[in-house]
Parts: sequence; C-alpha cells; structure tokens
Amino acid sequence: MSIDLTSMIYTAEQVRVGEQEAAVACDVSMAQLMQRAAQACLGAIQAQQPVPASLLIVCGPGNNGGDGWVLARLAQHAGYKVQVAATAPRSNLAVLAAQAWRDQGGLVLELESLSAGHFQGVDVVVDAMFGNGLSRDLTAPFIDVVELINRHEDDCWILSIDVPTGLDSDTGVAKPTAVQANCTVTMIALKVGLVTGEAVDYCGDIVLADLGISRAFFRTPPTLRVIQRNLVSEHLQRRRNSSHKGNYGHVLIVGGGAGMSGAALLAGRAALRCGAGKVSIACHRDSQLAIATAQPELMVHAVADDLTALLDVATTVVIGPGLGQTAWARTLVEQVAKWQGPVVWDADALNSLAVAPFSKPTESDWLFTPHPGEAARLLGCTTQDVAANRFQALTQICQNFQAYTLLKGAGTLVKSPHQNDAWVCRRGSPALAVGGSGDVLSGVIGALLAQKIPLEQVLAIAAWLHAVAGENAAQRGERGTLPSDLMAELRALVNPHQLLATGA
Ligand SMILES: NC(=O)C1=CN([C@@H]2O[C@H](COP(=O)(O)OP(=O)(O)OC[C@H]3O[C@@H](n4cnc5c(N)ncnc54)[C@H](OP(=O)(O)O)[C@@H]3O)[C@@H](O)[C@H]2O)[C@@H](O)CC1
Ligand SMILES: Nc1ncnc2c1ncn2[C@@H]1O[C@H](COP(=O)(O)OP(=O)(O)O)[C@@H](O)[C@H]1O
Ligand SMILES: [K+]
Repeated sequence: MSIDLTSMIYTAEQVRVGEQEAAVACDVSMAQLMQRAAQACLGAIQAQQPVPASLLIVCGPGNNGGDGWVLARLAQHAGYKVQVAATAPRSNLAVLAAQAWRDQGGLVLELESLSAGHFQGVDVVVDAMFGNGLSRDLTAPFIDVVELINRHEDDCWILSIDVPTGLDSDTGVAKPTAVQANCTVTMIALKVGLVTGEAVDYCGDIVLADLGISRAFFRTPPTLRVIQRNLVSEHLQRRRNSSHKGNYGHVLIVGGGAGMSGAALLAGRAALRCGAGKVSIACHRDSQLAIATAQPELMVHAVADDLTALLDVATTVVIGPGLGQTAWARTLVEQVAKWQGPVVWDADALNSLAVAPFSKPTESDWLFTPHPGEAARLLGCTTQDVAANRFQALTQICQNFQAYTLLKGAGTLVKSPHQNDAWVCRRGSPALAVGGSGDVLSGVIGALLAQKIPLEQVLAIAAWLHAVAGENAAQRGERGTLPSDLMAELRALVNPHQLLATGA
C-alpha cells in the first residue's frame, strides 16, 4: 500500500529521532541526507527560476545552514550565480560543507554585513538560517536579516529550507518574526508547526522532500493526520431511495437569545443543507418570528425555561449559537448538560461551561468547538497561551472535559478523547474570518451527527466540509464572502457521489 506522505504530520522531536533511525535502517549517512536535502532545494529552484538566475543563500550555524552551504555548491555547478551570507558554522556537517564551498573558490559575506544592496539583481533568496533546531527567540543579527529578507518579498522569490527561519516547527508560532517564504522545502516529513496557526502566513507552498528514507521513517505514527476528501466521501454515501426524514435524525439547536437570532438561523440552515432529517430551534421568544420567517423548514420554538419536550424528541443537540450569557441561557445549558445523547457545545455554551462546569452523563458524548478565545476560557489561560501551542491546548481540553474537540482557526485541529490520533484541516480560507462562520460549522456538525456519522470522524469531516465550502465561496471574492454563501457550497459537498462541480 502506498503512503501519502503529505497526510502525516510530525513534531520536530519525532523527526529528529525518526530520521536518525530511518537513515540507519536505509543505510544512509547524515552527510548523504544533507546532500539530498540540498538537491531537493535545487530542484525547487530550478522549477521556479532557470539558470542563470542569481541566488543569495543565507546560512545559519547548524545543519540548516549546512543544507545551505551544500546547496551553494550544487547551484553553482548547475550554472547559477551564487552569493553566500553566513554566520560561522558550528555543527560538524555545516563546518565541512562550508569548507567545501570555500575550497571551490566560493566567497562568503558575514551575515552581519548583509544589507539591502546585496539583494540587487537577486532572483532567489534561500533562507538556510534555522530549521527545526530553533531553540529560542531570534535575536540580532538573525532577526534583522529575517526582516531584511521579508522587505524583498516583492522582488525576490524566497525559499526556506525545512522551516521558515523564526517559525517554531512544533507550534507554528513566529519567534517573534519569521521569514515569509514563497516556498518551503521541508525535509523527511511535514512538521506540526508548518500546518497550523500563523504558519500559513509564512510557509508559502510546502514541498516535502522525503530524502529517500520515507519507507523506514513513516513507521512512526504521526502526531496529526491531514483531513482528506476521501474521509468525507467514505462517510457521505448515497441516500437509500426508500429513506424518509426519520432516517436522518432530528437536530435541536439551542440558541438565538434576544437580539441574536441570526446565529441560530445560520446553524439551522447549515444543518438543513447538510442533510438533517428535521431541525428544531429552541430560542428566546424575541427571536422566534425572525427565525421562523427566514427559513420555513425550521421548527422554531420560543422557550421560556423548559427544554424537556424538545430534548425528548431530539437525536442531536447543538447548543451555543447566539445563546448569550444570561440567566435564561444558563437554565438551558443546565438542562442540556443532563441530556443523554450527542451534544455540540459552541460559543457561549462553552463560555458557560468554563465558568461553571458540569460533569458529563456517561451516556452522553460531548463535542466542543472552541475558537482560541473560548479555548482559553475553558483552560483558564489567555488566548495568547492557546496560540502559543494550539496542539497542547487541544489535547488539554480533550482530556479535561472528555470531549471530542475542534480548535478553530487556520489549521483547525481536531482530537478525540479516546484515541491518540489527531487531525489537522489544511483547507480553508480567510473568507471564513467573519461573524457567523462558526455558527455554520456547528450546524454542519449537528447534521452529520444526526445522520450517524461516527463520533471519531465527525469533527474532522465537518471541518473539511466547512473549510472547502469557504474556499469555494471565496472564489467570487474572499473579502465580503458571507456565512450564508456557504450554504449552497455545503449542499454540493455533502453529495460527493453526485459528481457535482464542487471545486473540491
Ligand atoms: N539531521 C539530519 O539528518 C538532517 C538535517 N537537516 C537539516 O538540519 C536542520 C536541523 O539542524 P540542527 O539540528 O543543527 O538545527 P538548526 O535549525 O540548523 O539550528 C541549530 C543551531 O542553531 C542554534 N540556534 C537555535 N536557535 C537559535 C537562536 N534563536 N539564535 C541563535 N542560535 C540559535 C543552535 O544553537 P544552540 O541552541 O545549541 O545554542 C544550533 O547551533 C534541519 O532543519 C534541516 O534543515 C537536513 O540536512 C536533512 C538531514
Ligand atoms: N483564516 C482562516 N482560515 C481558515 N479558517 C478560518 C479562518 N478564519 C476563520 N476560520 C474558520 O471560521 C470559523 C469561525 O468561527 P468563530 O470564530 O466561532 O466565528 P463566529 O463565532 O463569529 O461564528 C471557524 O471554523 C474557523 O476555523
Ligand atoms: K530555514
């Protein structure tokens, strides 16, 4: 069976340990790996800029710099004009590679002396300062060089070797800034820090160079798996011709407090468009008319304080969209917390749990969909703490609340409380950065749960559908895309067997 290498994501430590074991298993030396790494970078440059382009290669002290030194030699042999700016090499391999460059007559500019003038006529800048060995925040001169490189992003094509310098390869956080690459050629495996959080602003196109040791390396189980289209199509089979609405569940959406009817409406619409058999809304009396008028297929109930009758007929509950934090909201949260069945907790329902948690009934399955702010409240930390290590925050919420958890934002992360596997969604668009997008997502999850998509997969599938719907809606203009625009896209995406033009 062939492995899709780009679907498995590892921590820096896993790569460090795994690459050494894999190299031994494949009888390849570290020096050979470095040679192959440089060769892979040369390939990426050749695909972008043919000879005789001009290259500026900026090398740091470790093996990332070593890759840069080897590349300098290979690129010059290939006919490129090469300048190297470097700090003194410290790792053994980098020392040897630097010497080989000098032996070939290559000149070297001190990193500290690098200035805007050196970028004149340069077509390609290669960032070989730090890779997965970045151990602390950047300081001078590296931070100045990163800023200098970024100032030339319009006139040069920027390639980062392994990881954009400054980006933490585990967390995707810039420390405190990072190279904004057009392309990152990453070695052996994709790293967590390349696919979540801020990383999407720095890496550009990511090219994976497996350096010929993948067959041994990929025995290591990954930290994250990339959510892929086939997971979605596997679980969204054609409907039986004889089926009826009773086969597709009954979603109850609890939300729509006074003045917040829109959020519940969006969640309800998304649940309908994703195939729920029936969708009811339990909302504040002030919101009832607006929701019922906007979408006749929704059954809209004004609830003063008692959800019993609605909970009795629901197969899935989504609580949170437009719920607010009033005493009314808290009464509803208390009742849903005792309900036995699958519950999606979103928005203010999560905030309510953060303030006063309930223990989950054993018969219930809870699914949490926090954005980083809500995640911080659940964990009693700051949003910055969550951003500093999204994967850790995800894992902690999962453990603390025994909830299937989806941490929102670019590179959405998903984890089950029962399995070690976690997922990352590499699809999506900043078009989704608008109020109401999250409400749509909670409706999608509710609909999928109602249709009996397994708990272990449901958040991953919903994240992918929502992200790709966002991408597709953004085709008509990223800025100004509305959550309402996702509905038609979702409808097409949840019918993969119909071969509609979904653009996915
Ligand atoms: N191993 C292999 O098989 C292969 C590895 N490959 C390549 O090697 C790269 C990993 O190499 P690496 O481990 O040497 O790490 P790297 O990123 O060069 O940096 C470490 C150096 O930087 C220093 N340093 C760190 N942070 C700093 C800071 N903020 N400011 C200043 N200094 C700082 C740190 O010093 P220290 O923390 O020890 O004081 C150390 O000297 C990997 O990304 C890939 O490109 C490929 O060739 C394929 C085969
Ligand atoms: N830049 C982005 N890239 C990918 N997805 C995004 C981006 N910005 C927002 N999203 C997605 O949009 C949704 C926003 O949800 P949320 O913050 O809860 O918004 P709201 O509460 O206003 O509905 C999440 O699913 C999030 O992952
Ligand atoms: K780098």
